[in-house]
Amino acid sequence: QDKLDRTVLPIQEPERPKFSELDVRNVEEIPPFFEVKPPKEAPNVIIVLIDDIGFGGPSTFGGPIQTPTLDRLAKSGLLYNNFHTTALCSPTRMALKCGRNHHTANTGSIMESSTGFPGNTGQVPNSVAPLAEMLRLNGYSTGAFGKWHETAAWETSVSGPFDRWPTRQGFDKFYGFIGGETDQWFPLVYDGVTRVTPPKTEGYHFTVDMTNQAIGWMKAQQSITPDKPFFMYYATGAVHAPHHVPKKWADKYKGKFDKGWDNIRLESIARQKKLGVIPSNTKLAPKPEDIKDWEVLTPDERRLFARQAEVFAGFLEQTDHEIGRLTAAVEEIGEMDNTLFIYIAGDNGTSAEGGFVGMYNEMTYFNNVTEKVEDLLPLIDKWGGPETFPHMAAGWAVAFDSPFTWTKQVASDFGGTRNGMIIHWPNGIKEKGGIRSQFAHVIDIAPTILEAVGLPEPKSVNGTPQIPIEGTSLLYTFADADAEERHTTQYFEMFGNRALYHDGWFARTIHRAPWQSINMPPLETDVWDLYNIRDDFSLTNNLAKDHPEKLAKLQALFMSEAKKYNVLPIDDRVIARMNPAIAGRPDILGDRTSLTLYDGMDGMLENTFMNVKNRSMTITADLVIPEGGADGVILTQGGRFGGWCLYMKNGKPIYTYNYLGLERFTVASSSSIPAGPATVVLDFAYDGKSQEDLGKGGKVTISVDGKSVAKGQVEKTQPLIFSADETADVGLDNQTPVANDIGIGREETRFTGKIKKITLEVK
Ligand SMILES: Cc1cc(=O)oc2cc(OS(=O)(=O)O)ccc12
Repeated sequence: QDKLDRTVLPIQEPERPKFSELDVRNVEEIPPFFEVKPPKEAPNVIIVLIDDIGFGGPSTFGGPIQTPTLDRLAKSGLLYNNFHTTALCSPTRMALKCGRNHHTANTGSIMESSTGFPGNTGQVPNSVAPLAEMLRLNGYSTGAFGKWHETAAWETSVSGPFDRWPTRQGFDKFYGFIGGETDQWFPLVYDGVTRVTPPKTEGYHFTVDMTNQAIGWMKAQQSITPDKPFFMYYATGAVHAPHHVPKKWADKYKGKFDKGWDNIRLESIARQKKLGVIPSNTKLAPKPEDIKDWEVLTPDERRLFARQAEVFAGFLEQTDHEIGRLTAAVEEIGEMDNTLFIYIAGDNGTSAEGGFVGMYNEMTYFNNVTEKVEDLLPLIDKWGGPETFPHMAAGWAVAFDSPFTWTKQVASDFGGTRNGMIIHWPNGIKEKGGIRSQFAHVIDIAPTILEAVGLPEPKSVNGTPQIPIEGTSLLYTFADADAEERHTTQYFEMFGNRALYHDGWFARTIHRAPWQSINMPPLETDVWDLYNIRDDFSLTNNLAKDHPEKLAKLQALFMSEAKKYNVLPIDDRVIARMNPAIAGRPDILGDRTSLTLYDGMDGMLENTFMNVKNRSMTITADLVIPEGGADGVILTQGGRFGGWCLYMKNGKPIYTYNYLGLERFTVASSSSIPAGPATVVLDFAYDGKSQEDLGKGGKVTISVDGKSVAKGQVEKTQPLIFSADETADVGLDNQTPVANDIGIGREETRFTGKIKKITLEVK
């Protein structure tokens, strides 16, 4: 085993002997069986990644939200306080999973905004093999649970290709969701590449479900093959929006945020210093100018925002509690000492995507719609429950990124990139409760694991020569708090925000606030700052004027790094990039204007379905109506928080347009359709002048067998997106329903007649 060449994967089988004996009885020895095993004493590896929580959230890093599991692991492991992510989701995940920079893996931004440019295509190349595949080909069992968000947007249909789904990115097992977020009460779940219906347990919550799956998989794997280590990637959808959590968790924080975000920031920085997780000379960086002082808010605003934070805090504590169940299971089977457990508290800073007052429905953010305090107040008691899809106000994002200024999306501020991280490994790390402050980046995790396991970096994987790993193993810090820093240069870039770290210095420019998506300033006029982060943890002392030559040198280094890693050209077109034609990425339906649909086609994600937004459409459904009339869904897209549905109720055809869960427009026939074959046509004539004329309403006509039976008006439509996880479905409405009166779930909403075929045409 130890003589195997592990630099070329899969590991070559040794040549098997050839025999000359006729009768097997005459052969004395059975030739040895070839089996790939990991190096001796290779540990299990668990990576836990929480979504959308910044440095200043968890109690372990001085934040106001209790994370007892993280606290416990920190006390018996190592706490890293200078660990950085890319400031956004898919890029961080990709860099984590591959050990290369996000642009090297073609993931300069999220999957939904990939473009035609190298560095941003959204398709991880075969020359960037993931760590999971390296471990799998070295004899590990591998499983991924929870959020993925690393498959190119147009590759998420039944037609694949499945190369970039988890089960072909090195994981034997996947149980989770493929996109950027999911409803925690009614999630869209895949097992492998197959959509499955989650269990219908009382009070079902996805984080609990995925944890059960992770524990079950791990126990079974260790039961059957106790000598074979496992690699688990456990990435919650929490605490990304929707902030869905059982009320009891949110209620634990009742009143705790009434003091407001300014006081929470002051208390956090004091605790951070007391815990020693930030240097004692750290200053509280100013909050962004656009964030109001808590003092000037109205009592109603304060009451609303405080509840938003209670729900968010409860959501994080529940998540940490579930991670605690996972650690308890590892302990129960006696594997904790032999497990390299890496807990990363956030794939980026806390999210400011909730706008200045928060959102009852996060889909308003993706549609550029602003919600109003007076509309949100009546929902306070429902906040976090299944009737909401909420996000908190941006002031909280800043507070939960203390002591920094900015948040998620801002790659040029530590509020966007500096995330809490703990490494726990009793067999490999002697020190308990130590703090490590060497600069570290998410690309360092994969090489750390390879070194800990005792594996060389492969030169070739599955026949493809590999782009070398770009991260630096952190193993050198395990036994030596004062070890000289080895990761000395790192670029950062996200939607035009850009920065360069080099040897303790940080040059950066804030090109856009996370809430700024149009009217971006020209990139050429961006102003750069310079910080010495070894005495300025939170970036409060801009030295650009004192050291202009130093700044110029780092700016030049940014450009050379950017060129090297395909960061150029910089693309800050936040909204325009969402459109495949403008971005230059493939669209699975291309220029097609007609789609024929059949019964059984459900679970179609928005990026792999006909785009019906901002244009006219006609649905022609060939049906057979049973005796007594039909009920249920004919064709739908989206759900409770936005979408449309053509369905039947008490034998009558109905069309409902659900505008972001805020308003529903319904057009219903007053006569039922008799038994027998019937053709139901829904015509939606868009009022806008063109597809660029966004969000207008339309005239609706329903006809049966050529005769108009109902007419009406939809006053406005969603311009940009229906949902990240609610799908288009024929003959049922998966997850939550668009219409209010058809029940919920696959069985209740199912069409009771026969759907022969449906044609969907757009103009
Ligand atoms: C549905 C969707 C569209 C989009 O353009 O961007 C997203 C970003 C999301 O969060 S992130 O993955 O944390 O950046 C989640 C969902 C979406």
